[in-house]
Amino acid sequence: MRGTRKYQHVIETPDPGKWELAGYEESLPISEKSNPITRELDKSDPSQLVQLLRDCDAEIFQEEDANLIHYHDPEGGLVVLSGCGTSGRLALLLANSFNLLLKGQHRAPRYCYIMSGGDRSIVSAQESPEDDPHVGAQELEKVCEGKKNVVFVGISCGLSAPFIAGQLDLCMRHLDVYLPVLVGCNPVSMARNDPIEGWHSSFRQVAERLQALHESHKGFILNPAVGPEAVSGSSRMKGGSATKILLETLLLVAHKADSNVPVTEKCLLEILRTYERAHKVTYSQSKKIAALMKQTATSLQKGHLYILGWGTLGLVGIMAAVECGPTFQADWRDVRGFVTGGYDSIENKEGDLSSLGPEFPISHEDFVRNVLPSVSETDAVLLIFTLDDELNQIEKLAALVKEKTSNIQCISHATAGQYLPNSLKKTIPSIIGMTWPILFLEYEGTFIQKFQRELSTKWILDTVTSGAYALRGKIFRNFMVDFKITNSKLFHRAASVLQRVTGQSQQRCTEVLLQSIYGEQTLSEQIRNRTIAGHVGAAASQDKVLPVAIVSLLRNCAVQEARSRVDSSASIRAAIESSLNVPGRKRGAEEGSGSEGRSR
Ligand SMILES: C[C@](O)(c1cnc(-c2ccc(S(=O)(=O)c3ccc(N)nc3)s2)c(Cl)c1)C(F)(F)F
Ligand SMILES: O=P(O)(O)OC[C@@H](O)[C@@H](O)[C@H](O)[C@@H](O)CO
Repeated sequence: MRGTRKYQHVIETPDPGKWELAGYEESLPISEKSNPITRELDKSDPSQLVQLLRDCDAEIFQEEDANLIHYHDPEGGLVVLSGCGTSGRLALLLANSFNLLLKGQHRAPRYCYIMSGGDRSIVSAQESPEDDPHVGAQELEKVCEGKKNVVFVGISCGLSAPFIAGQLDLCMRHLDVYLPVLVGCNPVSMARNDPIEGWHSSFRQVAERLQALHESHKGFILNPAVGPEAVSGSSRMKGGSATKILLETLLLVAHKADSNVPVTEKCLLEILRTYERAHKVTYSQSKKIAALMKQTATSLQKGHLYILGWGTLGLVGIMAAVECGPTFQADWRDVRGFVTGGYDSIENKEGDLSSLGPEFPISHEDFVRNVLPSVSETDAVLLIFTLDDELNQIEKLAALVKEKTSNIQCISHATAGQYLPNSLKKTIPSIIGMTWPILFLEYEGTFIQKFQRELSTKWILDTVTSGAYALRGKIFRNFMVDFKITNSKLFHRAASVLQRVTGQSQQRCTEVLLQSIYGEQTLSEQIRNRTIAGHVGAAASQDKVLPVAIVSLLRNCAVQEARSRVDSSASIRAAIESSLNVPGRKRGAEEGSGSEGRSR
């Protein structure tokens, strides 16, 4: 198709049944691959879903030669953590954690964060700013004005965000000021290589320049291989967890080195082992996690899930809630997070954002005033706290919630020897209670406790939200099939999912994807020659673009007919399933008989 040069980086569809042989899977970026463990995620029941997600999370700890580096924080220097989407929210969480650690050592804060789309991305997903390398560089210059030595940590799990590429490029043009570090979960050879529109390099070219600096210790790439995501491409899950584990371990050790405690491989491994133990402690609650997932799926049919967290567990809850939008096309009202103290407690640089819109108030008071009056039995409320938090405050809030809905659950974190008061157990019937061993790692020990509880909570929430939406038919096999195409990565993902599900050629898939975006069967020359950014702009105002394209391809029907079929189906997955067995259709790749399993 004319203009296909734009898509030269997309891999051609192998012949039916030849996907493995054609080396298609091997050539895919790990962060975008389909994980064989979850090939039938969409046919699993809640407890099977928890096991599958647990096994995928366990792959993070598989033996790999993690090339951790040892560097000392420059005295008085600045450490900038930057990312898009989930990676940006983690940058905020990490910067706050280590500024708190410095405060405890009576030292000035030295960490700051950058997130694409600005602080509003904390509460409202902004997926398109990740495509702009110029803004990335400008934001970094703004934060580093007048600074002489900066450690820059760019986080992009897929090694793909142009926003981060722009920042790394700026660092490498001023190595006298910056020490650039790239964190991600793909080998450099699988870094994204399609051209960044309006810019001079691809992400991979930037990553290769950085790789060349590794020998001279002028730049570093930390890219542990953690295996494919349980939901293909959903780097908020294992990618986010691996990023948190890696950077917390590295920065904790850097601070030890700062206080001239010798850094040993043993000490690094000891900290990594505590995270592995956190995986075991967390998933020892699998039965209750499955019950929470089931309840969440039921509530999301007609109601909402409200996550009320204490301390940084509240920020972890907000992050999980926000990510349901770009991942499962959830409405911002469907899953919402709230944190004690609101914006004061998350210490974001732009301060209180409550006035930006109805989704922006995030304090418990906001929940009680704006949301609780309309809570009903169709809604579920999840409280997340530790036994060091104000238990009587928690009990009071739980009692208020109970007046409105009996669907109240909680995740509680205790240290060995702490027990939930009976009054609280009576108020909240179902409790996912984690008990953590006491750690004798002196000052850092309290931080490792905090990090473990945050990660444990993230695992549970990622599992519960992903599983709940899978149960609601938003996932086909292990692919997200209903996301809004709001940036270039999601455009390529939509095209790739089309190829995988229909087995049709890259050209045909791209053609129908554009028909679905523009709602027209015949594409004008002007449309064909638009940039991918142009297509993303047109797609951002459309919903169900990918499901409509899938049905149109499977049934070989016009997008108008496909759209009416999708709109009248019980779920997205049902619309796809019923289109797979259309008589006389060219068999797609690696398709089972398609009729087995549950109908969702
Ligand atoms: C797994 C799967 O084949 C698939 C999904 N997404 C993709 C992609 C999603 C996004 C891209 S991309 O933006 O071009 C990209 C993103 C990251 C990276 N390192 N390289 C390329 S490819 C691919 Cl290549 C395959 C399936 F089945 F989902 F389609
Ligand atoms: O960290 P990456 O690979 O650059 O991805 C950055 C963002 O696209 C990503 O975090 C996205 O918001 C999430 O919905 C992924 O599950």
